[in-house]
Amino acid sequence: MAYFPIFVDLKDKNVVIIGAGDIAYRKVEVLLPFHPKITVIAKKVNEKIKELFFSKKIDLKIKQFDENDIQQDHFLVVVAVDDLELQKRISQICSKKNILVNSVDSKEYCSFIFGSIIHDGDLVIGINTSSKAPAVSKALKAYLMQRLPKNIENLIEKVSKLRKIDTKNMQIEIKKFFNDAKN
Ligand SMILES: C[C@@]1(CC(=O)O)C2=NC(=C\c3[nH]c(c(CCC(=O)O)c3CC(=O)O)Cc3[nH]c(c(CC(=O)O)c3CCC(=O)O)/C=C3\N/C(=C\2)[C@@H](CCC(=O)O)[C@]3(C)CC(=O)O)/[C@H]1CCC(=O)O
Ligand SMILES: NC(=O)c1ccc[n+]([C@@H]2O[C@H](COP(=O)([O-])OP(=O)(O)OC[C@H]3O[C@@H](n4cnc5c(N)ncnc54)[C@H](O)[C@@H]3O)[C@@H](O)[C@H]2O)c1
Repeated sequence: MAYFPIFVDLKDKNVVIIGAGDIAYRKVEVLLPFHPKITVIAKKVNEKIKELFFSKKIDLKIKQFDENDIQQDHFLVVVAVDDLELQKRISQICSKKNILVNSVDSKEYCSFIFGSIIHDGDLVIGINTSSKAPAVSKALKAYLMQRLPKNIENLIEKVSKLRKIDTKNMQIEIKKFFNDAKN
């Protein structure tokens, strides 16, 4: 079954990542440009995540997970531990509290999944395969990145100014941009 994409405002929202290995790091990296307040909780922490903590980009708690780590003011939780039973347990705790949860080993324990993301200023494109083939999402991102028209951020800026004052010229600018991009 396909997943509906929504674009969420994460600024200053409390995001908790359980686990601090390579996969947790990947999830942290992809979230950081959207400015949430990230806390990583794990027994063992890899060097790249320690660096993010020392450069004050994230908060870090080195401990074994317990139920009190999930609080009602948490907006979103990512469970990136190498333990499927724990993924299931944390997913159930989050569901009871109506907190969005992503679990890295099983879509059954996810209320949302990550897409492969193209992020360039105000432009965000999310790709997913309904959890079937993440490697295809990654490859499609590379394919699209090579083919996206250049300077699309300039068009976005121009149109954001025009749309309130001159919709006719707005449409002309959009048409012209994509016509030029084809050539
Ligand atoms: C898109 C991306 C975003 C991101 O992670 O930020 C992402 N996975 C990426 C890469 C990737 N993941 C895996 C491989 C190895 C090849 C392979 O196994 O296929 C590669 C390729 C690589 O790393 O090169 C292994 C894997 N992934 C999942 C499982 C468990 C399962 O399938 O049940 C396993 C097996 C674990 C194991 O047992 O080994 C599950 C999920 N992975 C998702 C997202 C969600 C579905 C998105 C979709 O529908 O496309 C979902 C459901 C949950 C979630 O994580 O949100 C990111 C590309 C980022 C980029 O663009 O660079
Ligand atoms: N979703 C995806 O895209 C994707 C891709 C590849 C792999 N995976 C899966 O992601 C999982 C994590 O992979 P990894 O390479 O980052 O693993 P890892 O072993 O490097 O890291 C696991 C982390 O979980 C922590 N942890 C485990 N039990 C804990 C507990 N009880 N309390 C607190 N912390 C605990 C460990 O301390 C460690 O920091 C694997 O199970 C793997 O199959 C998912």
